[in-house]
Amino acid sequence: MSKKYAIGVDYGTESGRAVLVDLSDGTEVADHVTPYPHNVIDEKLPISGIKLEYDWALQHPQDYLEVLTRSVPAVVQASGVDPADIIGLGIDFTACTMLPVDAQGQPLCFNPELTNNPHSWVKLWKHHAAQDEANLINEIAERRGEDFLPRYGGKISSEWMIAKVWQILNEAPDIYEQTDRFLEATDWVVSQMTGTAEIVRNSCTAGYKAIWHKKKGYPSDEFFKALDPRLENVTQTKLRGEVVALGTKAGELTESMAALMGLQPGIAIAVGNVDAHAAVPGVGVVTPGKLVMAMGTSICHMLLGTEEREVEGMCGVVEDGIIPGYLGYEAGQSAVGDIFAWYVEQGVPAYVQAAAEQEGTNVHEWLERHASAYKPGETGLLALDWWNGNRSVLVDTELNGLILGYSLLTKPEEVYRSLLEATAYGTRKIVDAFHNNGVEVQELYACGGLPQKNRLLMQIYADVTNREIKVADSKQTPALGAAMFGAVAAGAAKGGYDNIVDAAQKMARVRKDTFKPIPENVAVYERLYQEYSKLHDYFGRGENDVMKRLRAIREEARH
Ligand SMILES: Nc1ncnc2c1ncn2[C@@H]1O[C@H](COP(=O)(O)OP(=O)(O)O)[C@@H](O)[C@H]1O
Ligand SMILES: O=C(CO)[C@H](O)[C@H](O)COP(=O)(O)O
Repeated sequence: MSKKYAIGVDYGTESGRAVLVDLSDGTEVADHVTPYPHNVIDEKLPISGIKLEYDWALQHPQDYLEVLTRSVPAVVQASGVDPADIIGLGIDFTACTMLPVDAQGQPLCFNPELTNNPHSWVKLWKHHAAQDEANLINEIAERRGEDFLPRYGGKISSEWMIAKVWQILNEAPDIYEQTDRFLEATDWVVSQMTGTAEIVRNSCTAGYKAIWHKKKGYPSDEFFKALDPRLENVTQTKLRGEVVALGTKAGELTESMAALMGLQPGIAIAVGNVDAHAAVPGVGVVTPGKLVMAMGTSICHMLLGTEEREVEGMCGVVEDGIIPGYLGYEAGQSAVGDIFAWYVEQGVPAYVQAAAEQEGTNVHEWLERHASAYKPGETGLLALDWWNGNRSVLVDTELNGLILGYSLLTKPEEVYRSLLEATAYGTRKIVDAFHNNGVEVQELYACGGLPQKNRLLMQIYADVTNREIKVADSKQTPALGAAMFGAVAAGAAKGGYDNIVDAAQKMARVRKDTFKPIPENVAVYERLYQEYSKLHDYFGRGENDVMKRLRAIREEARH
């Protein structure tokens, strides 16, 4: 049999990328990135220019299709591989990134009559405007003693499906009414490749983002009725659709999409997956004890376990949610790279930009180099990493960032270092929450853009967590994982694999170089982390709700 290949397509927050992978050893033969033409829509709607409210984050579904029709042909062409040897394709996506579609599976925002309503568009994972609904979901679920709450660390997030659906119902009942189904974007894109007759939902997003359980299904109609009588039957109506396991073949590539993507019709398309979750086999992790960090604009922390444990603020524990046969745990930080980007774009003085330009480097690299000259603790700064709220362990999108310890001598690189450190403390909170509650964390695995871009950041993470960090050898780990699932969907008989464990064992690699904790740094960071923890609890657990009061005053001032 000639060499066989699969394609993985990774849908990130700002761009989508395709990677063509050799199935014999995981070599990434070609990759191509398509930045989303409309990027993140968080100020005004395209065309109409309708202004969006604070905390909104939308996307354009056409951008996702453009990734398929630009990046996929580009990798096929660049690789020189015969399309006949490409046997499967898998995708992974940010999540919960959801959209309302009509009975034909068309996004409601494509309908000229509905396009001016912001609720007809894709709500991106970091759309945080459904917090009121999330608060009520939690209050009502707690009052009713719903058994699903412990599986989600005690709180359902405003980033997830049910809060977003309810926000649509509350603020745009006409859009809700005209919605045939609410879909995860990952399932919608898969349906566009396989034809929309049978839309299948993947068990990963259903489990982590829509409160679905392998044995119990969705929460009861009574629960939804208690939220709002209009939601009583939502799981049989607008959330209907078979939920199938990761690695399942969702269908086969249609003739029309094959022509647009430069592939052969009929190849296996795997059910959708989530970026962070696909990264786990992508980095070769198929057993417990190894926490995978998908590090980019945000961080998702993924871990396998053998028993269901309660862990404060985790995003969820889902049976078979990452690797079949294990409980998959997820936690996360909703801004990491985004915080550094904010500082680079909004906070650095002009002389830093000029110096970086003159030295032919970018501002991040300039700041990293200068920040590396400091020892842990030497800046005198301490920050809380809540620029986009706190996902784990507090699960509160209404918290904000904080930097303590400024003086007239504070330098931009010191601020930058304090922001890197703050995100490391946030990760330490998560590691401790798992480890101290019986879900062991022995070592860390890192993938995504950040480990490739910032060595100082990685050393700080090793020192703050006091654990060795292995880094994925792949530049596109989620896409590699997605390609593995594509190969599993195709099956061993076609030259793919029969299960994800076999695929990961053959195709995943980590770099030889690892980041090891440096004992003297560990000791200083331990003291700083204790200080971080005090601030974390003081501002995050209700002792001083000043951040919430400031938000309320801001809202009053805006209206
Ligand atoms: N040298 C750097 N150091 C730290 N962060 C960086 C650096 N360069 C870019 N970033 C941040 O990396 C993030 C993008 O990460 P990446 O993994 O490429 O994207 P995504 O999360 O969309 O998949 C941005 O938020 C950006 O601010
Ligand atoms: O919540 C998620 C996964 O469960 C999101 O997909 C994730 O936070 C977005 O990640 P990024 O843009 O950093 O790839």
